[in-house]
Amino acid sequence: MSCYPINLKLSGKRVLIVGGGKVAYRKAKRLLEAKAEITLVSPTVIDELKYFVLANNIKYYQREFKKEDMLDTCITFAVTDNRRVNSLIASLADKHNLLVNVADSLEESTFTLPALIKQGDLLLTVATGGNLPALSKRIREELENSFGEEFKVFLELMKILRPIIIDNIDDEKQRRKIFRELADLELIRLLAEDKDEFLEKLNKSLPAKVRKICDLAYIAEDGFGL
Ligand SMILES: C[C@@]1(CC(=O)O)C2=NC(=C\c3[nH]c(c(CCC(=O)O)c3CC(=O)O)Cc3[nH]c(c(CC(=O)O)c3CCC(=O)O)/C=C3\N/C(=C\2)[C@@H](CCC(=O)O)[C@]3(C)CC(=O)O)/[C@H]1CCC(=O)O
Ligand SMILES: NC(=O)c1ccc[n+]([C@@H]2O[C@H](COP(=O)([O-])OP(=O)(O)OC[C@H]3O[C@@H](n4cnc5c(N)ncnc54)[C@H](O)[C@@H]3O)[C@@H](O)[C@H]2O)c1
Repeated sequence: MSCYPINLKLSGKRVLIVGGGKVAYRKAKRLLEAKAEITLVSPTVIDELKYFVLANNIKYYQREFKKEDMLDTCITFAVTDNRRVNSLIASLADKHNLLVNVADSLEESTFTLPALIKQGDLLLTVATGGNLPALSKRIREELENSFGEEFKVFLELMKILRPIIIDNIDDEKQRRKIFRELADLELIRLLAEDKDEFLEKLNKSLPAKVRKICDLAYIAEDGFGL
């Protein structure tokens, strides 16, 4: 399968979920994290999803799917247990050029969902071309152990530090050298093990000019929140 991976910004965008089972619940949780405006259509919903819908003010229509449900939505999730309904949704999406994820048909889907490892702004995704989704899940579990909270904290620090470096170091080559030195997995992992040593090593990677402007000890005062 040849796919084009993208990271969609769905904040405030209308998305439709058709179906109310455990697959619908999994999709809904991720969509809410992305702040999408969710509409759910399904005659029945499992308890977890029912509480989720109530707690998060999600628009819910307790009935079967109608094709008008797809008006004004950019993405639809066809996650019913009815092959015929899922297939109808896929063909409507195709007709109107909309994106659709069909839970029981890779062929009819215009996109699939990868397994996710998220640490703040660090996002790793795993897919198997639909050949073995359970393997995506297993790899996700393994990667989770190698990319802990220190990556989240480190990226928060870089959000502050990188613009300072860009503003103060004019030489592009020197900047690139600094960034490559900072993108050091060992350095990042040190943050979880020994914060003082981390600070010392980080300081060494920075040119004096930046070190002077940026009081790392001050930034680190709260122990980096770790
Ligand atoms: C990664 C993850 C993301 C997510 O959904 O959030 C995801 N499936 C996950 C888990 C999972 N899915 C299934 C099992 C039971 C074991 C098994 O049967 O294999 C488990 C494991 C479990 O639940 O423990 C069953 C299954 N999945 C699909 C079908 C239909 C088919 O193959 O046609 C069937 C058979 C249904 C049946 O029984 O008939 C289809 C798809 N599932 C995908 C994604 C897309 C391809 C991703 C890839 O390329 O790998 C794709 C194509 C479409 C899509 O949904 O986007 C999530 C792990 C999240 C995590 O925990 O990290
Ligand atoms: N993609 C995946 O990761 C994955 C994983 C497991 C299963 N599946 C497939 O996904 C589908 C859903 O799985 P599930 O476990 O959530 O199923 P489920 O049986 O728990 O839920 C199905 C839901 O669809 C609703 N529904 C049925 N007909 C409908 C209609 N006409 N309009 C609106 N809603 C309707 C039902 O009321 C129910 O809430 C199945 O086809 C299953 O084979 C996909």
